[in-house]
Amino acid sequence: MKYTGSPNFKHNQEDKIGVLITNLGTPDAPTKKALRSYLKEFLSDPRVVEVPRVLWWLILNLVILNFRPKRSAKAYSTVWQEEGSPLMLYTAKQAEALKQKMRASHGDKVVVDFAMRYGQPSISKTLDTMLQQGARKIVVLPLYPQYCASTSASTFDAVAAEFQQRRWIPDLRFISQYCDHPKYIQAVADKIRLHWQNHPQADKLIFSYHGIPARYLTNGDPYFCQCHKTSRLIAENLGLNQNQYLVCFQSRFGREEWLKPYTDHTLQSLPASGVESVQVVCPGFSADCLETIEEIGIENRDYFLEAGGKRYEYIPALNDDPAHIDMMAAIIETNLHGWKEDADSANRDMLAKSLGANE
Ligand SMILES: C=CC1=C(C)c2cc3[nH]c(cc4nc(cc5[nH]c(cc1n2)c(C)c5CCC(=O)O)C(CCC(=O)O)=C4C)c(C)c3C=C
Ligand SMILES: [Fe+2]
Ligand SMILES: [Fe+2]
Repeated sequence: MKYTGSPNFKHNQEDKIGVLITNLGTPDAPTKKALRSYLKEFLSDPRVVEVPRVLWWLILNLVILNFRPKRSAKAYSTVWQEEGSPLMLYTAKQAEALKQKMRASHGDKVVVDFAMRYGQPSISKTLDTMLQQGARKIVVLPLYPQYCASTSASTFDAVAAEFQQRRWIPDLRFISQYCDHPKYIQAVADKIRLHWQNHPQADKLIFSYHGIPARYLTNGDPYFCQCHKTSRLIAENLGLNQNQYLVCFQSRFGREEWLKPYTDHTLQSLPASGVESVQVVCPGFSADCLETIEEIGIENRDYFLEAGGKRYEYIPALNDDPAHIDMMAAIIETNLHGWKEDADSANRDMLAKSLGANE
């Protein structure tokens, strides 16, 4: 059979609304073996590496997968917690908190879950579970505030790939970005303010975002502009002028040019221009992960201090802060408009019919 049916479908079951939050995904363990399989899946995605497939297959399999897993496993082992990878732990906590919040306002009409673009729990399996729970309308919220084809569109591809194999497609809403959502801007600004309550404001606030190859920007990806917009809005909220903050890009991969300025080069050069203290915030990461805890928290701290900097602080991601969960719920509520009312009236009809049938 080409298209999967709905084997467990029952008539007269209440239609539910599904809410799926997603993130990138992480290896199963900080080991060379687990890293090899994670990196193979991640770096084989044509949305991530836009290089002719045959050429990239050779580079990935003959070079990268022979060297990178060992190096990355070492980096992951510095951030790994007893219960697992920070990205997984925070995303699971976010989903649980969001579930409680949505349940408080919608009861069991809404089912909430999380999935990862690479590795487990997969988007395919989680959507399947949601459909089996009766979700006929689904909102997908990838936890990437700034749209990027490598992340947001890749998530869309995975959702679409799942439905391409199905017979009965639900109503679907996909949130492509929320880089300027007032609750997102407020939550990050408040997190910075909270940090300032316990630490004096530094000479510069550094906004560091994950980079992408520069040619993705010139080919039309809005990511760079959205990162700048987010930073400007947070800076305005905090009352900072243009000399008090900088926007830069981290986590380069490969040899080609990526978005500039580079975070590491910037931090290495700032002390020479008289900047003695920095506070670094990474608003593009909705959960702390390898790239924030290790790369920003450890590696770049060393660069700054070795170059003569005196004080370096990393301001954590929003993770499962209540303000972050409120923001997710607000974005989802906006995207439930029309749906909740539909579900209510359909379920009322169904109830009326079944009551009628009993008379
Ligand atoms: C937040 C948005 C992200 C963008 C944009 C992004 C682009 C991108 N990433 C790579 C290569 C790697 N990224 C890696 C880790 C990683 N990347 C993001 C997010 C974005 N990536 C996160 C949240 C993480 C951390 C995951 C975790 O488990 O904690 C890695 C793996 C680590 C390593 O080996 O260094 C690679 C590789 C490319 C090529 C790319 C854009 C095109
Ligand atoms: Fe990445
Ligand atoms: Fe990194």
